[in-house]
Amino acid sequence: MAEADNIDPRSGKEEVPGTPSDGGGTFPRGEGPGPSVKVGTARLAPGTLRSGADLAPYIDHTLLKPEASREDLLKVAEEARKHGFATVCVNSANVALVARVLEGSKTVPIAVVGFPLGAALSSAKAFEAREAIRCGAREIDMVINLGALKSRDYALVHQDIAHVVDASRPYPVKVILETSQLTREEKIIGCVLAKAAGAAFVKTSTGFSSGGATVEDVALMREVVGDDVGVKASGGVRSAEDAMKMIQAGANRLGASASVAIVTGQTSTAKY
Ligand SMILES: O=C[C@H](O)COP(=O)(O)O
Repeated sequence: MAEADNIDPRSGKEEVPGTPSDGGGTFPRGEGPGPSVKVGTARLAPGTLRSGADLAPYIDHTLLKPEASREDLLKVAEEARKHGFATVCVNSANVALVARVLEGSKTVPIAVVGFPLGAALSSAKAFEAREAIRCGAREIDMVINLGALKSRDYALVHQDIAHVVDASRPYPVKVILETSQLTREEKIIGCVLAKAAGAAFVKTSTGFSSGGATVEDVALMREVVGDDVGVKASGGVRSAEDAMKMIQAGANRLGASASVAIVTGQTSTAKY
């Protein structure tokens, strides 16, 4: 199924008359569980993507290294403006700077929360999300509480996500499962809990663990969440070919630090 016509692929948000798709303005507030901003969730039609450059509106251009300098961050934000990436994804301490550079563009600032371990208190994650939004973030990518998931403390996993979803309203939350650390059953349960807690997307990986996105995991996640929730493939996506495989498996957003290589038809040699 192709992306719905009224979904802006850059923001993943439904184009509602009078509602800007660049993260500014007033968005409808959600009630109870469920994402408060409608997002582009459906599978993309790979046939409509003919070149690396066509992938740009689906890419979260990512710089999450702790040693990233101001200069590095400015470079990434400028690259995003130039190539028309969907978003720039950075640590929460860096989102204000990036948001300033992106002002007036369609590229949306993302902050990660509880990153990369997911082991912070839910209240700390919620606080970080709220503060990041105050600094200009318009999407939040949080890491799931992996220890709670492995301990089968599903109430805690759900509550942890719901806290961040509530704190982030009206902006969408992606839940990073860190799939390389999970069994198949845990991946399925993680997706179910994320969807039930109102996440807008499930996301494979932080890029800081032992493995990144795989075609099998993306396909499984899409199967579990259906078309109501987005699937973001991230970690180790290094070329347009990698990206297309993820889209074919059901991803409708890609997270990558090698975004420029992807859209210019190169393969990044960056080590995973
Ligand atoms: O959230 C996205 C990942 O950190 C990107 O990982 P990557 O550097 O392997 O592309």
